[in-house]
Amino acid sequence: MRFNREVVKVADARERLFPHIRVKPTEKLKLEQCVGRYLAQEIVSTSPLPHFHRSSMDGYAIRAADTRGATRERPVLLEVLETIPAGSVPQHPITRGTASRIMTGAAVPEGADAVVMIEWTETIEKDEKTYIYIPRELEPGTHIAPTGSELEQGTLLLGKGQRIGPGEMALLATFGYAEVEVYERPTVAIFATGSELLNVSSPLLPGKIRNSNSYTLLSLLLDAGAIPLMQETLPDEVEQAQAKILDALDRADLVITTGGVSVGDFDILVDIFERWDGRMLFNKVAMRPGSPTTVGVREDKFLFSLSGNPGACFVGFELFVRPVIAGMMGKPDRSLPTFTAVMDEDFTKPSPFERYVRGRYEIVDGQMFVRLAGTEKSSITLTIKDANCLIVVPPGGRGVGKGDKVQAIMLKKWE
Ligand SMILES: Nc1nc2c(c(=O)[nH]1)N[C@H]1C(S)=C(S)[C@@H](COP(=O)(O)OP(=O)(O)OC[C@H]3O[C@@H](n4cnc5c(N)ncnc54)[C@H](O)[C@@H]3O)O[C@H]1N2
Ligand code: MOO
Ligand SMILES: [Mg+2]
Repeated sequence: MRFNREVVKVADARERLFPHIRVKPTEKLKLEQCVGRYLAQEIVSTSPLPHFHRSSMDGYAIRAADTRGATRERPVLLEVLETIPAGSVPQHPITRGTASRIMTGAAVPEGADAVVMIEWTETIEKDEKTYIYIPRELEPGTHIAPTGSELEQGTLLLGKGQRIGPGEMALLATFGYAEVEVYERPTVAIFATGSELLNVSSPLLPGKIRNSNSYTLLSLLLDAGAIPLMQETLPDEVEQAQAKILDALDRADLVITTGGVSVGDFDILVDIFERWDGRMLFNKVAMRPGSPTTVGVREDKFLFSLSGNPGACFVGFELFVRPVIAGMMGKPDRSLPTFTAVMDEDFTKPSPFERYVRGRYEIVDGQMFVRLAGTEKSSITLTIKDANCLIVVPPGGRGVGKGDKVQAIMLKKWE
């Protein structure tokens, strides 16, 4: 069993996960708590936008017809009736020969069909009345956003499964959605395994290292919208680790372990999966890094056992865990954010498996280029911070050369 693992392609491994995704129940949240959540309801415009004829400039509301024939030499003279601040209701309709001073965002008074900017006018006072000169003709509609010009009432704006970001928040607020039905966040228990692991606060000891994977995962999970539950580090002791992991599976929606999944004597997850009473979906993937990545499901809950090597742990999360969490939070689409780019350097490391190389993309003269974030090795921690994409290098002895077209997966969309 230990050395006889069926190798599964990345795409097939991902496909094996998806039927087991169970979408979380929904909850009603205050709008300010909805950022990063996925909508469990459709959102329609509850009014036209704008819902009144709105001035888009500080100026004067006028009848465009009154400016006919106006020039610098022969400006038209209009009597000013009132001042209309944003938020108020105009008191006087505009009739021939009149205007009202109006502010950006204010409701345009009846009868007016154009707004002339303040800068274009000259004000005079005469007989306790205010007048303006307008030195040019205006087209009807100038600087007015008519009712419903951005959106009609009843327009479907956002569908179920849409993630809520800045633009979605703006629409929800605009249309009065003070509470929103969204999917709950899954809880995810994180276990680092390995007797070599020290807590972050520990001084270094001979042969031991500090546990970094738990913190990488903590950050990835928060970014993905899940609720991370940091667990104690597990020594390479099968019985104890198994009990802790099974207990966490009862408490959390999903469990992630790192380390102990390869062919070493103390790779305890292999033993745990041998005794696993759930389904093992795969235990070897045709990829580097992270080939020993193993995933099981038990009563519709996933146990993701990612490789211990920091680079492999990171890549395993992006390819397998992130889409599952998004699915549990209501995202319907399982695809990876892939793009095509041109290699900006040679990468000729041979590999029997497809490689997901930590890279950086950059647009130069309208062309997307990618290069390595640094030394590409599963054990390297340094390049995780520098990667903004994963370059997909096909298997084989040749790798890819400078100028070759490659596929890459977008990371860190917030950067
Ligand atoms: N004979 C073979 N040896 C190895 C093979 C193989 O096919 N045959 N595969 C290699 C590959 S590829 C990988 S990837 C690793 C996978 O190892 P494990 O997933 O079993 O992980 P560990 O053995 O526990 O640790 C590997 C490495 O990562 C360090 N580590 C572990 N946990 C953490 C943590 N929480 N924070 C930071 N660093 C961690 C650990 O100390 C090891 O250095 O196996 C290869 N071997
Ligand atoms: O599968 Mo391992 O992560 O390549 O080095
Ligand atoms: Mg190992």
